[in-house]
Amino acid sequence: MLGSIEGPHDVKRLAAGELPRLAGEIRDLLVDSCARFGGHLGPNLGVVELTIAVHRVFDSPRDPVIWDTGHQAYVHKLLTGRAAGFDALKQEGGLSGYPSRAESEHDFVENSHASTALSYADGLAKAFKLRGERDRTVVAVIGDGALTGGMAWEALNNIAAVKDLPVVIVVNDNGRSYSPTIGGLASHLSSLRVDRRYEDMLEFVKDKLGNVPVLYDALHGIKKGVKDVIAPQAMFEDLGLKYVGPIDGHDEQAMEAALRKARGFRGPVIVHALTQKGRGYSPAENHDEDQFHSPGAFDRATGAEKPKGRIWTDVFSDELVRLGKEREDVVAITAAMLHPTGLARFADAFPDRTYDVGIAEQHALTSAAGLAMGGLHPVVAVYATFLNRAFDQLLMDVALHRLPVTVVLDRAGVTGDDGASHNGMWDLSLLQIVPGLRLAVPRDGERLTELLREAVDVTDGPTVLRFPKGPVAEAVEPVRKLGGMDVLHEPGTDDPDVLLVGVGPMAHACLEAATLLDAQGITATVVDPRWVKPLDEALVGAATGRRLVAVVEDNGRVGGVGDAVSRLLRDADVDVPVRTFGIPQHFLDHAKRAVILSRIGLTGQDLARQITEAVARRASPVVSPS
Ligand SMILES: Cc1ncc(C[n+]2csc(CCOP(=O)(O)OP(=O)(O)O)c2C)c(N)n1
Ligand SMILES: CC(=O)[C@@H](O)[C@H](O)COP(=O)(O)O
Ligand SMILES: [Mg+2]
Repeated sequence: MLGSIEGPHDVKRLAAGELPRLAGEIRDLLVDSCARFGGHLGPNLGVVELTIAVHRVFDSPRDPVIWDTGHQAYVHKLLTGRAAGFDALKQEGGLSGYPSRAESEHDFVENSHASTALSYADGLAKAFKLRGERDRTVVAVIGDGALTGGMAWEALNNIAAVKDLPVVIVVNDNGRSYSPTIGGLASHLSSLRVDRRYEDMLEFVKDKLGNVPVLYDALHGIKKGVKDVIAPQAMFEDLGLKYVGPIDGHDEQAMEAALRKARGFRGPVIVHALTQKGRGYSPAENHDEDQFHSPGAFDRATGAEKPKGRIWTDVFSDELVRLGKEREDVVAITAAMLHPTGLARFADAFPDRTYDVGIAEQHALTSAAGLAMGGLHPVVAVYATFLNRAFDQLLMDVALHRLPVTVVLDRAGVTGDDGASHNGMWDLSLLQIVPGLRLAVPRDGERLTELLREAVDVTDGPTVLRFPKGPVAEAVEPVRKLGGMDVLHEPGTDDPDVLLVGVGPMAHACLEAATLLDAQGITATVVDPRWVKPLDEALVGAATGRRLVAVVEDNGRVGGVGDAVSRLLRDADVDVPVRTFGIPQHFLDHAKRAVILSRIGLTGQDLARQITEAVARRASPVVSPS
């Protein structure tokens, strides 16, 4: 059945009785594909019936369907003719794990940063209204987690203000982000979920009085009044949004009925769907940490994931717990990612010193500023790319006040198969402009431990550490110190050709490159700055007299450490060419991290080749024809 679906029109043509089989086939394919490649199995198993209903009621793409965060759009892809692509899910050249405009006209939003869907919906609906396209409806599917993001409430405030704005907001409420969703909103949503008194009363009226019309009608009026009292969706209705629900999000026919009702309103309306993350695959349903939010490849029969080995996050997690025992002023903040950012063990040890603020990075940073003003040293752990959202808070709420806040950026640099908006390729550039901020990039677990301790000892301003996704790098001990920097390799000459500045984990590729260069008769010194902001003045002396300074960083090439080194040497009147090797300043297509690093020339071999060419050009500079 699934193989014959080329688009939503095929889904609409199915009889209601065929839909459970379709749902079963979808779940089988989701489990098979995610078992092979990894992926967002839990979120997608939770939206099978919801997505079928959306595509049977609305006319995508004329009615745009926007998926908040986009990690739960696999079913949408299956129902829009892309089942074959799941043989290469998230692989290079294969199906993206998120909506992709290049893949389909049914996909609109590629950004995987949460809490944006309602803003897109607001804009799209206003455009349709202004263009007189009154028959179009915008559907936005947003999770309970994404609803904890501030942008979502900014959008709701605007959407609710336009009574005839054709927006249907489907709240996919499974009670979880990775972990159980936190906060007042979550508890309000759960009150809508669990208050069975209203539903039970409904059942009673239907059962006992359904065949006594006059009584049934009288009670219908009472029922409406009761609903307003015990089914407190008043919050949404007070905002000016109609509310339909709560609906069993796994009852496809009930979802269809609710969506048809919502579409008929021709105005902003919330359909509150109750779903289960991981539905239909027991290892996911019973996975207590995150219900298989985004597992790596796993054994289909047992759900057992392939062991990851010790990752950078583990090193951070262990050291923070040790620090927490020594320093009672150290507190931790997560934005709905307690386990993925390694704070779970700290939370177990210090539950009163751990704060999960929901998907609210802006609030996280300014709350951290408050905690610091209150005499504590907050450690805020976020993925590097999500810090973008809280840049103003870091700049103006933390740095302006010179507050001792430490931000730990996980998944820094190329992350790869989570697509363009997940690569942590911005922070080494953005943070260069923050006055008084200190920025460190550890090359291995030992330096991560050292630098984290140095960071939390800083009392007169913010500190930031960043490290990549995946297995922690092997330890590389320095051959000597140079100021605050570590010298990792020195050729047997005191007048080397090249100074190789390896930023964090890129030091390993630099060491490989130095060996290859040596074989070409090009001598290179390799240094690891450890703190890349401010740069160590000793770098000036190390660079003086070289034929080339090569800076290698897992960050966009523009405005990062390479540019900072250039500026340092220029200000010191040291006339040595500086080449920055980094990520090209464009949005990268999805692929595994190693594949991308090779593609963009950040392997040891690629660096050696490029540096050889650069030195050769210096040796015989091309004289442009006069
Ligand atoms: C700004 C931002 N912060 C953090 C994340 C990481 N993240 C991806 S999905 C997710 C949980 C989303 O929960 P919910 O919206 O309830 O969707 P569900 O997975 O439950 O379907 C988080 C925190 C993100 N994508 N964007
Ligand atoms: C969608 C989202 O932002 C995350 O779930 C993302 O998939 C991060 O995955 P990892 O935690 O595996 O890096
Ligand atoms: Mg959720």
